[in-house]
Amino acid sequence: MASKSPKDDNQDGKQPPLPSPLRFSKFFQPNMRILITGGAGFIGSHLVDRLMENEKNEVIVADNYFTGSKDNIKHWIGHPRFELIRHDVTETLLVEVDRIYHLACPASPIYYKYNPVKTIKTNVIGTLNMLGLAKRVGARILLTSTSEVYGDPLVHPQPETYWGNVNPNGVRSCYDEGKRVAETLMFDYHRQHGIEIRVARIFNTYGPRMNIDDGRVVSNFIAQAIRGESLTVQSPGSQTRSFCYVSDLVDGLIRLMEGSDTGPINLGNPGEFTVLELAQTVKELINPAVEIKTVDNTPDDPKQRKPDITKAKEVLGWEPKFALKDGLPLMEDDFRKRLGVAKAK
Ligand SMILES: O=c1ccn([C@@H]2O[C@H](COP(=O)(O)OP(=O)(O)O[C@H]3OC[C@@H](O)[C@H](O)[C@H]3O)[C@@H](O)[C@H]2O)c(=O)[nH]1
Repeated sequence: MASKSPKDDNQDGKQPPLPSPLRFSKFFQPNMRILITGGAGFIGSHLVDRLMENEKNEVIVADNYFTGSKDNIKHWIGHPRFELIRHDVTETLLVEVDRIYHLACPASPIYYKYNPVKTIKTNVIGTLNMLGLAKRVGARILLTSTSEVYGDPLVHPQPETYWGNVNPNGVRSCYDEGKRVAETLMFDYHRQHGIEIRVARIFNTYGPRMNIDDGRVVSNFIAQAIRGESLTVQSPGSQTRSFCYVSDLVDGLIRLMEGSDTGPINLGNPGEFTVLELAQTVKELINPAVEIKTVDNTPDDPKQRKPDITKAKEVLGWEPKFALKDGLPLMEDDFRKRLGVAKAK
C-alpha cells in the first residue's frame, strides 16, 4: 500500500488534520508558534505578555485596532519572537501556526452595537476564517465566547449546560447570537473535520489596559471617580455581574488551551455584586466625594449573571485568585497613570 503523506490526510477533509509538515523537518525547532487575533486588545495584550514569558513561544498578533491599540503591546514590537499584523479577521489570513487564540471582536456593548453588521460578520466570518486556517495548518484553536450566550438567564448561577435565554433580533443579538453561531461553527468543524477546538465562555473581566472610555461598567466607574464625575448607575442598579481580574482570566485561557477538554468552559469570578454595590465600592475606594446617579438602561440588559465554575475547577484546576477589592486598586493605578491624575495624599 502506498504510504500516505500528511498532505493527503489533510486534503480529504475527513481525517483529523496533521501538524504542519514543518514538524517533520530535521531542522525543526520545538517552538510553539501562536496566533492571537485581537491580541492588541485588553485581554489579548495580557495574554501576549503571559505567552511571551515562555522562551519557546513565538507570538503573532493580528488586530484591526478597532478597539485594540498598539500601545498595549508596544513593549514587544521589535522582539525577535514577536510579530504584529494589521489584519481584520473578516478577511482570510494564512500563517503557519500551532495554536490560534481567537479573541478578535469588540466586547463592550457600546462598541459592538456601534456597527452591528460588522460585529456579526466578525463573529461568523471571522471565526470561519480562523477555523479554515486551523484546518489548513493543523492548529489547535480556542474561541473566546462569552457569558452573553446565556442572554438574560433564567437559571442562576449559569452552568455550561444551560442553553440560555437570548433575544434573536435585539440590539445585543449581533454579539450574543454572533458568539452562539461562532460556538456552533467551532463544534461543527470539530465533529466534521476533527479540528482540535477549545471554547471559553468569558464573564465580565476588568483590569489595567481597558479603554478608558470603553463604556463597560468597571472602567466607566473608575474613570468617573478619578475625574470627579458622578458614577452612572444604569437603572435599576439591582442587576448583578461577577467581575474577574484579567490575570486570572488569562491563566484560565492558557490552561484550557493546553488541557484536553474542548469546553465550553465558564471562566469568571463567582463573586456576585449588584451594579449599585460596585458603584459604592468604587466610590469608597477612589473618591468618597463623588455622587452616584441613576441613568436610563439599554434594552435587553441581563438582570443577573454569575458563573458556575464547577467545571473549570474540575477540568482545569482553575479558580480566580483576585477578589474585586484586590483587583480594583490595580486598575485604579493604571487609570491614574493614563489620565495623569495622581492620588491625593
Ligand atoms: O456606566 C455604566 C455602564 C454599565 N452599567 C451596567 O453595568 C452592567 C454591566 O455592563 P457592561 O457594559 O460592563 O457589560 P455587560 O455585562 O452588559 O456585557 C459584557 O458581558 C460580558 C462580556 O462578554 C462583554 O464584555 C460584555 O458584553 C449592566 O447592567 C449595565 O447596565 C452601568 O450601570 N453604568
